[in-house]
Amino acid sequence: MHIVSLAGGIGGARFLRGLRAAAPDASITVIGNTGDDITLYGLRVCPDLDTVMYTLGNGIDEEQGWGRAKETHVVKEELAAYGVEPQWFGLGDRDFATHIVRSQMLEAGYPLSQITQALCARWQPGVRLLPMSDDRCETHVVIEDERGKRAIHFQEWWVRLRASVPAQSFALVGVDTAKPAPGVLEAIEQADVVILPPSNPVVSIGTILQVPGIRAALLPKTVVGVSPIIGGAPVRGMADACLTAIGVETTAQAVLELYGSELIDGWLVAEEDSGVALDGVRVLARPILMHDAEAAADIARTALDLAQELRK
Ligand SMILES: C[C@H](OP(=O)(O)O)C(=O)O
Repeated sequence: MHIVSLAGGIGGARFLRGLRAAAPDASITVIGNTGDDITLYGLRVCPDLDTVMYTLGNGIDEEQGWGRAKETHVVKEELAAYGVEPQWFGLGDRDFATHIVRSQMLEAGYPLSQITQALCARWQPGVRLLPMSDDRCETHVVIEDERGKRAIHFQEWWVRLRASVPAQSFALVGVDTAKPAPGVLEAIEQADVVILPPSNPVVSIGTILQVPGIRAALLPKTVVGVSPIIGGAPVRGMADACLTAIGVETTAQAVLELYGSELIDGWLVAEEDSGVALDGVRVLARPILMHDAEAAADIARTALDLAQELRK
């Protein structure tokens, strides 16, 4: 069986670990969000791709959910001693090596998809990890503060401001001319089923769906999604701040409607959201809180079973 999954960072990666355990014989292609990518200190940082790679490769800081286990921060301290900005983004020493390798390869002319493959040769994530696009497209956030109305990089809003200043809108800069990375459309075409993890529906999954061609390629496929919202609150992260910015309620119902019944065939919600309904979508209410790896595997198994049942 060939499974395609779209994934953001922490939530996506934890779900994918469950998916891999639930379908050990399947080939899994993960299309990763690169809208969060940022250039820092001259290095290209791909937070979501790395979170997936480290989590599935057993190198993640489990507690934090991002960055490397057993991390140290000497380089960050040294940069701060020089007064180098930004100081709000916490890159660890081990993590720096990944960004140095990536940046060196970019400089040498390799596309991000090939670089990701090279990095994964070390981490052996057990899935094929593809960036959504080799073309640079970055999420920017329009805010208004004491300095007036302006657009800032998504990471500045998310990490430095902790989404405390309301987002007025998001702009995926560069998406108009972006193409899906090599292998993305082929993987979707060959997929038996597509599973959407409980990743952020706006700035993770929503971003991937904006890359020209990806959403259209998914429409004829059997797609089952896991709601990122339980009982009116995000499972984790700050999806509520993102949904509010685009005028969508923080409910499992509203996220399903945002994705739409043309895209979604099956929707897994928590038991307290059992009233969710949309024409053309099979809604299943089950425990969907990923409190540990086993729970993630159970949820993935339920999503896969539903997808098999609904398979077009
Ligand atoms: C919900 C979100 O998941 P992601 O979009 O990072 O997969 C998060 O973990 O903050």
